[in-house]
Amino acid sequence: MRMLRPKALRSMSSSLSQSIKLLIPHSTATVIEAADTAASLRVPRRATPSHSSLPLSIFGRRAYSSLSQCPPSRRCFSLGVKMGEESISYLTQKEAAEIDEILMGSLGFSVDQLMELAGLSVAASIAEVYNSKDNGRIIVLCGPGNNGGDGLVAARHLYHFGYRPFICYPKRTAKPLYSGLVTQLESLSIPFLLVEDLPQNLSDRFDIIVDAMFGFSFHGAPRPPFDDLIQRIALLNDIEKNTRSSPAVISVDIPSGWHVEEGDINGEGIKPDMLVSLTAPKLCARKFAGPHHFLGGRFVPPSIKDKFGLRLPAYPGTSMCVRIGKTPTVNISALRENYVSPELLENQVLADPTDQFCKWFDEAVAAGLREPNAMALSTSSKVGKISSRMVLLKGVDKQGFVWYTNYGSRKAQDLSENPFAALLFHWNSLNRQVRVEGSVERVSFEESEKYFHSRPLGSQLGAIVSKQSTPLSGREVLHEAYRELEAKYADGSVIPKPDYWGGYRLKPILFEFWQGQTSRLHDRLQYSLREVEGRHSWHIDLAVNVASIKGLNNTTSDLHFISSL
Ligand SMILES: NC(=O)C1=CN([C@@H]2O[C@H](COP(=O)(O)OP(=O)(O)OC[C@H]3O[C@@H](n4cnc5c(N)ncnc54)[C@H](OP(=O)(O)O)[C@@H]3O)[C@@H](O)[C@H]2O)[C@H](O)CC1
Ligand SMILES: Cc1cc2nc3c(=O)[nH]c(=O)nc-3n(C[C@H](O)[C@H](O)[C@H](O)COP(=O)(O)O)c2cc1C
Ligand SMILES: Cc1ncc(COP(=O)(O)O)c(C=O)c1O
Ligand SMILES: [K+]
Repeated sequence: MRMLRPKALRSMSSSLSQSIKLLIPHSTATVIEAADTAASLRVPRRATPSHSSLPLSIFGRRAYSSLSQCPPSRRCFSLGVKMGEESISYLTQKEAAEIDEILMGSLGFSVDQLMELAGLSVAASIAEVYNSKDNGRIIVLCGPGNNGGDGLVAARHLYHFGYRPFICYPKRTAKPLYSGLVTQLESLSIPFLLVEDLPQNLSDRFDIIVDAMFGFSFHGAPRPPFDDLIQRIALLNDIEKNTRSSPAVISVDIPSGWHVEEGDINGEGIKPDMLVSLTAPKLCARKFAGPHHFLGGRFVPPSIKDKFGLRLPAYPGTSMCVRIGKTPTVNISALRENYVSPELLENQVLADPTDQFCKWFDEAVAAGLREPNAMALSTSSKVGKISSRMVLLKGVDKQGFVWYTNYGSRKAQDLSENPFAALLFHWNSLNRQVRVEGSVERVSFEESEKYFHSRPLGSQLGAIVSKQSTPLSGREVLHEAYRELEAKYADGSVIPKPDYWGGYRLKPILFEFWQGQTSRLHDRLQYSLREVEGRHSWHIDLAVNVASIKGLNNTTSDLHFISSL
């Protein structure tokens, strides 16, 4: 049997939380929880709708009301943003400079280090919202100070993320740090454009403008050539605001030209779509009304947080950035992709659907998809009440598709009443879907036990403590039981598989391979198991999304057409 290697890094906490989340009431939202929620709601990068392909109401800044002001708190200014009752901290210009000094003084950081992390978090924030396929052309406008340096670093990371950056860096700083950054970009053949060479209409050439001209040391009125550049970006707001062709403007730390504390004083400045605040947002960020506010610069040690009384959202997982505030709402009805794929031809697929599945599975792995073995499992109770959930495929061969779960769970109860189920794989970036239907039975005790012991120890303990699908009196109960078991098996002794945990195998009687095509005229090939003269064999039906046309036959397939528009 083709075993799918257990994914060692799926953490125990994530597996447990699936079954308890719904059953425990939400606690009062704090800044951190709210930020985590926002972060967890982020759309995966590849699936993220492009800025330019969505209607105005989605990304248009008019759709977002300004944030209301709250009384200052402790040393830093704070504001009730739409992320729960708590608030986050905003820095004055003086505080920002002071933090900078402490970081690079007593705390031992070098400017190179901080700039690298700042630039990386800018690139990471951009990649969270704007995919490289639709928004590849980026112009990074760099100023003379460290904000400009952040822009140079961000450009390098964006290049490695698959974007096509261009740089405009009119006032170069003659310091090794900056010339090194320039050399690195030149070695990647990233073009440097003179201000005079920039197209008058930036929309013609670029999908994204990164404003890395000025940061928290900006003062007074912008001097040439930045005055003109700032004006051109500001004009984009007026002339092409919210049009499909308007590039997205991303400001690094401060929208250039804005007063660091007061913001866009005369209302004629840049109105960025995204602001990436570094270390902590500066006071002007209160006036930011665009849809995407991120925090980057994941290097602030607790001593700084304590000294300045900083309240900041937690970074999720290993991320270099975190969204501040509400995730923008989207016009769901306008969300759509046009699928463009090679044809899926009935005379080119493999005769056996399991072989065809394995071929597609290998291609999904080769394409770098995250968890291509994640599949929706639909079961039904004896009265026909259907439920679906995701499970992980753990093995596949001609005998069937295997997954593991709790035998006391709802799905297990369903399967005991109705041993038929459907599996669904969706490999989004390949425009592919596979349906599998069939009868289900438990795998042998030995097979389950072998697999159980191949899992990370945490997951083995998790399987013991989790009475899946059963309401809990509180999270702590589960964690306490886990800790007790952890102590019990701390000596390294074998953790016995509980009786109530094991595998299932679905033996297919039907497959459908779906390849998305333009205008919703998708290719669908159905394999069904048929009995001819006492022998079972697979028949391929072609099912495309046009109105029913019957009676087409050829030697390899029975063809019929099904509409599923
Ligand atoms: N710890 C952190 O938070 C980190 C922040 N980083 C980034 O650094 C900037 C702050 O960098 P800094 O170099 O102090 O300042 P700026 O990038 O804002 O630029 C200062 C230069 O700009 C000139 N300037 C100022 N005002 C004007 C103006 N009106 N017109 C034209 N030029 C202007 C200034 O020249 P002066 O002669 O006026 O002094 C400087 O040349 C911060 O915002 C973050 O982006 C780090 O990268 C990581 C750590
Ligand atoms: C990507 C993903 C993979 C999952 N894999 C499994 C799995 O292999 N086995 C399992 O029991 N639950 C898995 N879960 C959790 C299930 O979706 C579900 O919450 C749990 O099994 C309880 O389902 P039930 O109450 O309908 O039986 C997974 C969830 C996700 C999101
Ligand atoms: C509850 C539960 N059980 C089992 C699994 C499968 O985990 P593993 O890959 O360790 O077998 C998952 C995966 O998310 C899960 O959430
Ligand atoms: K800036």
